[in-house]
Amino acid sequence: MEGSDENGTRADASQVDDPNGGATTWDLVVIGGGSAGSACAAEAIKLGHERVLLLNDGELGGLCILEGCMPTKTLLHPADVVREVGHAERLGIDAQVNGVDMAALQERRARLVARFQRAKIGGMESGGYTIEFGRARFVGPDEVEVTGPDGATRRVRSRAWLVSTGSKQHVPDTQGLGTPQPDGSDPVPYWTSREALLADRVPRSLAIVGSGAIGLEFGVYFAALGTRVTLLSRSPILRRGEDPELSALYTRSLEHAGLKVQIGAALASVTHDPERGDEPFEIEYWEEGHDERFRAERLLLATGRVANLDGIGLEAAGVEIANGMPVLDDCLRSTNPNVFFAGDATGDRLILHTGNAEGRHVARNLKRHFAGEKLVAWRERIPVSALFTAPPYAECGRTEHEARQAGVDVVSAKKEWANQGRGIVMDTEPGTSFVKLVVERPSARLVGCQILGPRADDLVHVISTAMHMGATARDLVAMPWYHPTLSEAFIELARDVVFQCDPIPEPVPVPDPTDP
Ligand SMILES: Cc1cc2nc3c(=O)[nH]c(=O)nc-3n(C[C@H](O)[C@H](O)[C@H](O)COP(=O)(O)OP(=O)(O)OC[C@H]3O[C@@H](n4cnc5c(N)ncnc54)[C@H](O)[C@@H]3O)c2cc1C
Ligand SMILES: NC(=O)c1ccc[n+]([C@@H]2O[C@H](COP(=O)([O-])OP(=O)(O)OC[C@H]3O[C@@H](n4cnc5c(N)ncnc54)[C@H](O)[C@@H]3O)[C@@H](O)[C@H]2O)c1
Repeated sequence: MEGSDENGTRADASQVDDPNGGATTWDLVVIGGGSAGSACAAEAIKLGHERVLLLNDGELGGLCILEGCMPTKTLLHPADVVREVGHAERLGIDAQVNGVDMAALQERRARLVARFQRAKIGGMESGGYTIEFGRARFVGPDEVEVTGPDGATRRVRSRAWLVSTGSKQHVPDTQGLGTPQPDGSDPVPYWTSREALLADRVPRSLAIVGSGAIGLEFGVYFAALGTRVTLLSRSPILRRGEDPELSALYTRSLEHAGLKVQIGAALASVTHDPERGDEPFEIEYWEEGHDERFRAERLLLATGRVANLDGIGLEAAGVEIANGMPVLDDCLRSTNPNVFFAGDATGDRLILHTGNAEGRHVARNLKRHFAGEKLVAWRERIPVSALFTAPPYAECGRTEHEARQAGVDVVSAKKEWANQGRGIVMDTEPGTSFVKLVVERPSARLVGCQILGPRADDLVHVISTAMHMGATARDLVAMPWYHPTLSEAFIELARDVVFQCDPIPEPVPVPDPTDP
């Protein structure tokens, strides 16, 4: 970062366009310096592009570090410890939680965020690209106007652009949410993940609308701290219930973690009246034709995030938007052939590693783009997702249902952690968790894996790695698996699916690693 200070408020504009016309045209200008944008800029430099500018509006660090992945997981860890202590008696340990010091939790969150942010800025500073601060707005197909922190504006031109401006909260069209309440009073003071993250007091009760990652993770966090959590979900939890057994088991795990879960609950209205004392919010919803309502001290909107494209002037750039999402081809290129998108700004799969991979993919296509050659299409080969709940849930590849829908002939095997050696040692309760492997028949090629249970978020990478390497369940059977581990469960599942593919299997040749 050239000449920027700790707060990211000062920058060296020596290479940047002169407002009076002595213009430098950049090869690539990245608008939005979060994870996706900085991944793209760094990759472009590594690939030999010299004239790369990253424009960022405000503090550097990105959503993941400042308000997303890292601070939420920092808070979820102590919540896990609270839950573990709650189970200690079953292991013969006399321990109890006497209280949670929210100020200490928040101090730790702020300290770790500052640490991650420092590391991130350090990496960006050594990335070899130029960083400038300001808000960019397209004023033409190949030109933006940048409003700097001091309010001054200037123009920047480039041969290619990446829009990586992140996402913003989606607010449902319900009276009182962002609009006056039915009695004309002020809109209700709801929380988004930003306010929930900063809570320095444990609310007695919390209503959560939405059962995506944010609703679920904050739900288990506050429930562990002692909040009475009611979570409203319009559709069955997890992939809209396409696997009813999985959805039911996961919902049960949430209830086990202390959440009250209302499935099929459509939000009807929300009011907030300070005269109602401890529970000023009243939430009304429809469930199976009934009108239901309840009160809560706080309301968390977890109704999704959408691409943040406000005020970016995409019309001036000739970029088409449909239903709030940029219209992109399979190379992440918009209807202006020089404008690419990556990260949350695509409006699709708002997940950190996906955004980073998209940013790097755009950088790798740049040389072809400048040479007028055909670009390589973007494809997330093996989607991986994790929910950091209690227990966590993680999946990679396709579910059995998805694979069948796509016309793939698959077989599967499933095991409860409560029946698996290490799972038993770890006191996993029956009926709360499982691991499932899906393979293609007859090749036994790995197609997907779903895990609900301890360390699911890490374990899933065993299978996603194998899938990346094109492995089959027969390869898993041939591998050594240390005993007693959780990952050892995969060998049992692999044997099962291999048997289903081929009941009289050929012996698998095991290479001797000492054989030269
Ligand atoms: C509470 C929460 C928890 C999450 N947890 C996880 C998790 O556990 N795992 C996971 O994979 N994902 C998680 N996510 C999602 C993840 O944080 C995002 O997918 C990722 O951080 C998005 O990165 P990005 O680069 O697309 O956007 P951002 O990091 O938001 O970067 C966008 C940047 O663009 C700048 N900008 C915006 N407009 C302009 C403009 N006009 N000009 C210049 N600059 C501009 C912004 O200031 C910002 O710096 C979580 C999200 C939230 C909200
Ligand atoms: N562990 C992780 O990877 C992680 C953690 C947190 C956030 N994130 C990312 O952040 C993004 C935002 O998370 P999120 O949970 O807000 O979004 P989401 O899109 O995952 O879930 C939104 C939920 O809100 C519901 N909803 C939407 N409108 C509604 C309405 N009018 N009434 C009732 N319910 C409504 C949807 O049915 C859905 O259950 C996600 O895309 C997610 O990928 C990821």
